[in-house]
Amino acid sequence: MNVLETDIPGVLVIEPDLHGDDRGWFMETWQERRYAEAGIRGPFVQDNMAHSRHGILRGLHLQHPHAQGKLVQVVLGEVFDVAVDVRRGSPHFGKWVGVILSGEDHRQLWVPPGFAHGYLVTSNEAVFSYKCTEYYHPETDLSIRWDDPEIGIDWPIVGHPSLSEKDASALLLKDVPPDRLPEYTP
Ligand SMILES: Cc1cn([C@H]2C[C@H](O)[C@@H](COP(=O)(O)OP(=O)(O)O[C@H]3O[C@@H](C)C(=O)[C@@H](O)[C@H]3O)O2)c(=O)[nH]c1=O
Repeated sequence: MNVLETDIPGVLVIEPDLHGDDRGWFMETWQERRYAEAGIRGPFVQDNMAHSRHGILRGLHLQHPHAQGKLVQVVLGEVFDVAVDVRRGSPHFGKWVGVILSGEDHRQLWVPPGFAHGYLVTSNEAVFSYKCTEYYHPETDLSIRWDDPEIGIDWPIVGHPSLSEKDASALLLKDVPPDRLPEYTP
């Protein structure tokens, strides 16, 4: 597999090896030793899958405490996927990385613990699948505004995406109480 660095250290794009034959193709989507060597360390304790329609935006989400590292990919369709560094004291605080992930390119994004994560569906529909290093703790779940001007994500959308109620009433990063954000540890 190929491991591509991004503008934020620790956020990685993975291009799995695809083994094609006349039946179709096969790929390993996670393998403990190889992914750990690439810097993607579990243990992973939960797998999630979500279906969304075109124009749906989920995010920006994080948990603190109980920070989740997320290894994400798209099974069907296409999304614009974003990781934002919201670790207090990080030299990259507020910086974002955005990548297109699709069921055609099979790419994965590694969103390390301490990052906020979100995605916009750019195809008619999308099935999104991911592994998490922590269990879901709804009481520690936090939503940050998708259009926070301080973060300035360049979403590939004209107009307004469709949001959940929770995400529609999300906080700007500057209004999040400091104790609701993780701390950067070099
Ligand atoms: C995230 C999650 C939700 N749920 C339930 C709660 C709720 O009834 C329903 C939908 O929850 P949400 O609206 O939070 O789902 P969603 O907006 O898809 O939340 C996800 O967004 C992306 C961007 C992430 O990064 C994920 O970590 C997660 O926060 O599913 C679980 O049972 N387990 C889970 O792990």
